[in-house]
Amino acid sequence: MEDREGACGRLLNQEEAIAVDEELMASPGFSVDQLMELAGLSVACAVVSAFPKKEYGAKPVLLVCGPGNNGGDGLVAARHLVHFGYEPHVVYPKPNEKQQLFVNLVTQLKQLSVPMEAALPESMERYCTVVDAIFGFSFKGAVRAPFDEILRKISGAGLPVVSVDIPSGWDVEKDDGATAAADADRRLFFGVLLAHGYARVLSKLASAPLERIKVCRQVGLRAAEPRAGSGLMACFQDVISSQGYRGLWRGAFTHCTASILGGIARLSALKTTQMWVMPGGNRHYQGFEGYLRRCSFLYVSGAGALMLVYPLDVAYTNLAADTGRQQQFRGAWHFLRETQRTRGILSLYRGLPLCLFTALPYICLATGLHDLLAPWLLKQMGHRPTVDHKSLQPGDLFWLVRNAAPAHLYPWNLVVGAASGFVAQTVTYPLDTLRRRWQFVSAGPTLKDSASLTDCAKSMYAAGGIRRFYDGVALNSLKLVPELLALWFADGREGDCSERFAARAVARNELNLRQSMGWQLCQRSDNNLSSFAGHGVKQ
Ligand SMILES: NC(=O)C1=CN([C@@H]2O[C@H](COP(=O)(O)OP(=O)(O)OC[C@H]3O[C@@H](n4cnc5c(N)ncnc54)[C@H](OP(=O)(O)O)[C@@H]3O)[C@@H](O)[C@H]2O)[C@@H](O)CC1
Ligand SMILES: [K+]
Repeated sequence: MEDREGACGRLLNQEEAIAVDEELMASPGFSVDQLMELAGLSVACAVVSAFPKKEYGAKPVLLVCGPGNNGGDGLVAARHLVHFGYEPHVVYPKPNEKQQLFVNLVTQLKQLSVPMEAALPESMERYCTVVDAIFGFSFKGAVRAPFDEILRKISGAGLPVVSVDIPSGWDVEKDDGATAAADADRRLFFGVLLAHGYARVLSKLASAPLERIKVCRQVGLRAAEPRAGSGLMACFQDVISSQGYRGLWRGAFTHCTASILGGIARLSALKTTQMWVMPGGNRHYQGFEGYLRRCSFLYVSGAGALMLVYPLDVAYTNLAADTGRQQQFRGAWHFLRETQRTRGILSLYRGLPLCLFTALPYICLATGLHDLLAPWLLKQMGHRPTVDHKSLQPGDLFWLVRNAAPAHLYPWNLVVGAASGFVAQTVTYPLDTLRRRWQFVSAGPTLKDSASLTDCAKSMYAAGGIRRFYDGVALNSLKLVPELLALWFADGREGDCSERFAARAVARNELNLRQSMGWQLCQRSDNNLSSFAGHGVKQ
């Protein structure tokens, strides 16, 4: 069978799952009662770990139990939850009165005064989660009444659903879960993409004038007629007098396009490299190992995206630095075509190795600072957002998807992101200047003749010492202001936008049902059973 869980283990098909149960009962002689007790205990333990008592203990847990053994697991879980200090409420629409095992389980719950109803409560708002113990892995066909209505209500309740074994109503043989998971995944992916794209375009447009003048400074352009006062102001006035106010946005379209295409490529690569660099869906990488792995997948995905859009970056540099009244290039396409024709395709990749090199310290610094600042700031700000599943505020629910990793706190997430990005980009700024200068292939005769990158660096150093490499750094820092404002305006919070999409997916029971809680539980109970009985479910 296809390995769908990477390093975590393997999912069983219906036949195999039944065979494991039968094997456990045949030769080691486990009884159904024993196995059910273990399964129910595993479910209760998983609920306790996903919904810690400190945070959720005040809210009751709703367990909906079906007529078969899956329902039995739910009844056992309810009993253990009482002992763990929770308040379980059981919905048991079709009690199995023929088998003593089930009669006993019901009696045990009654003796513990666990409320038990035949129908779902009108409103489910007050529960912290719904445990779906309706049908298990042997389910087939269409769901019959009353469970069809019950499943619909559970799905629409907006509560996280903990599925015992599998989400009920899912025929594991017909649909291996990959389709539904892929659907949810795809929607989330495009949602994230849209949110990022929108925020990015706005922030790039807002900071375009500063970015353009910064690039002019980096490539070494000075105002044609230096005026008294700031050299920067003279640069602005120069561009405005020769190309008008709109000229300040010259190249912004190319810059945005590169950013959007890069973003799409980066996110697509992230999806792949994350699995590759951080195998094991449920495994949390902590400390230095987590940091290294995160840096490497950010780097690999960033590098992949960079290679794709790099010619656009070169085009942007040259468009931005094209300040004359008579513009040398009509636009990015014109530049790319002309340069490719006159200087060869490789000149569109000038400085790519340097750019790839710069990305490394940038990512390590930004990620490291973010990791240091974020928990500290969260602590300063005092609390992790409380989860109100009904109101779906951005940032609230995402931690559920990420298995209770701390959600970030708006607007402090913006501050943390901006601060770590600011430090990283300031530290690596000289390399950025060198790249921009080296990308300036359309330079005039006095500028273009550096034979190599080292020569280029030397001539820059000769022209202005180390300060030459910091030309435009003030503008670079200033850029943060319009960028942050634009992100804010975009309801921005790049991250939070995507979190909102994730939160919606959680509310639709897509992610948590299939990917997070359902799978986790499925694995947990299987693993518990197998480790107890020495069976090799986990490979
Ligand atoms: N095997 C073991 O020893 C152990 C198994 N364990 C657990 O048991 C789970 C498998 O248990 P299972 O085989 O009893 O199946 P399960 O899904 O709970 O209920 C089936 C019942 O549902 C009903 N029903 C069926 N189709 C329907 C439909 N379309 N629409 C509506 N109703 C439908 C039908 O009942 P009926 O309606 O005929 O009364 C049928 O009898 C497994 O996932 C694991 O969690 C653990 O406890 C460890 C020990
Ligand atoms: K279930």
